[in-house]
Amino acid sequence: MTLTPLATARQLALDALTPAAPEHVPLLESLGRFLAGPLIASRSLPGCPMSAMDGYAVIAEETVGATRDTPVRLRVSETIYAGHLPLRTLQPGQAARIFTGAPLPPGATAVVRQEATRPASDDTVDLFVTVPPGRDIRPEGEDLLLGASVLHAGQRIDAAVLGVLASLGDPLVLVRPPPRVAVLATGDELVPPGTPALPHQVYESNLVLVAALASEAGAQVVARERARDDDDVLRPALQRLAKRADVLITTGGASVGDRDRVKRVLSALGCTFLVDGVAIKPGKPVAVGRLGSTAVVVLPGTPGAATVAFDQFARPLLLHHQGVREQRRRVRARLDEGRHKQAGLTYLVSGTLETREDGQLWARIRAQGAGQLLGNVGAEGHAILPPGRADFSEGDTVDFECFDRPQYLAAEAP
Ligand SMILES: Nc1nc2c(c(=O)[nH]1)N[C@H]1C(S)=C(S)[C@@H](COP(=O)(O)OP(=O)(O)OC[C@H]3O[C@@H](n4cnc5c(N)ncnc54)[C@H](O)[C@@H]3O)O[C@H]1N2
Ligand code: MOO
Repeated sequence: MTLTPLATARQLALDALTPAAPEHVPLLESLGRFLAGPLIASRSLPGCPMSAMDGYAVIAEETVGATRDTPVRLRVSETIYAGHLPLRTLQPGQAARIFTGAPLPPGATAVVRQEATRPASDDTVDLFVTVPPGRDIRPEGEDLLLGASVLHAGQRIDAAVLGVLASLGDPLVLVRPPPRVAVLATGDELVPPGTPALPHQVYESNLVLVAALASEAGAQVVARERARDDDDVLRPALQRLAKRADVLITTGGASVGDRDRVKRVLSALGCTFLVDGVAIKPGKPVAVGRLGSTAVVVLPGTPGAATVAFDQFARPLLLHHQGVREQRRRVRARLDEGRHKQAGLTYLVSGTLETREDGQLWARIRAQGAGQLLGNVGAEGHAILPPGRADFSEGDTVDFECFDRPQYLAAEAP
């Protein structure tokens, strides 16, 4: 197996699928998906000048000199509520009773908050403050101007984005559909959770792990199956699952052992591999190919290796299907311990970051083994130990690629 360098392999693998065609979906269904085109404001927000406070719309100049002791008295022309149109133009000597969110009457140039006023009679009001033009008015287009480019294609749709979309009044949004993912875990040693397992047997855990990783990447998991290391079992399972999915992900049987059959069976079915074996650790045996119109990702069985290989190859493909690529933040950090590695490989070592008293950023790297699962829990990213070097010492500075996932702490019991 000739190993492809990581960056090259990641680029080649993207050709395994083309982004899905965009579709219009109801706003709430788009949560967590990505805008398929830029968002142009279809109206201004607010759509006309509006009052920002409950009070009186006035002609600003007429309030000059108003104080508690020397109030300015104006005649109340009308009352304007939010959602209602003003009936008349404000004339000199007049104020319009107005409420927050109500459109300003023509002629008004400021709003006086009601706390700075007192009704003097049924149809007059005393003002106690001088206000400049524009005070407590939300001008047309203050938030958004009609025709403005508001959001870019690829923007992830979260609650804040949905708020913007909803405020523009369109019930639908253009997004690419989630990729349908089928997962096949292979291995004679695997036993389903919930059944007794002998010491030489292994609880099947990749189906849940990979399905969860796929869901985190926006996919819809349509099938999760187990198969023995037997060509006659693998062949129909792979064929059947490939038909149901945009992306078929297998785990196990990816290496060079006698029973590592997955790649051979896939090739015999007509799968063409764009990548087969990458110069990384963990995750070296990963392969990416195309079987008909289905992208196929072959992950190593070892759960820790499967996690890293998924992160580097399956996740970008699932995002590519949705029309986006992920841009992860990279920082420089010092290793909190030394590592020996195979010089030809890129090592991706999970860890956390801390700023020490010396003011420097340090990466606390975790034990590395292909089987490591716990090492991924709460990891803040990967320290990247690049190829071309075998030994790294404590204090050496390397790139650290951040996941930027939120962290949570248990709320304290009352
Ligand atoms: N002679 C060589 N041997 C190996 C090489 C090599 O280059 N030469 N590569 C090693 C590397 S790197 C990896 S990673 C592993 C992965 O190989 P496979 O993809 O063939 O994985 P399996 O052999 O099927 O399983 C490995 C390990 O993981 C456990 N496993 C598998 N599937 C699951 C599952 N669904 N749930 C939980 N655990 C699972 C399995 O029981 C094994 O312990 O190969 C090295 N070998
Ligand atoms: O992928 Mo293997 O996990 O490189 O050790």
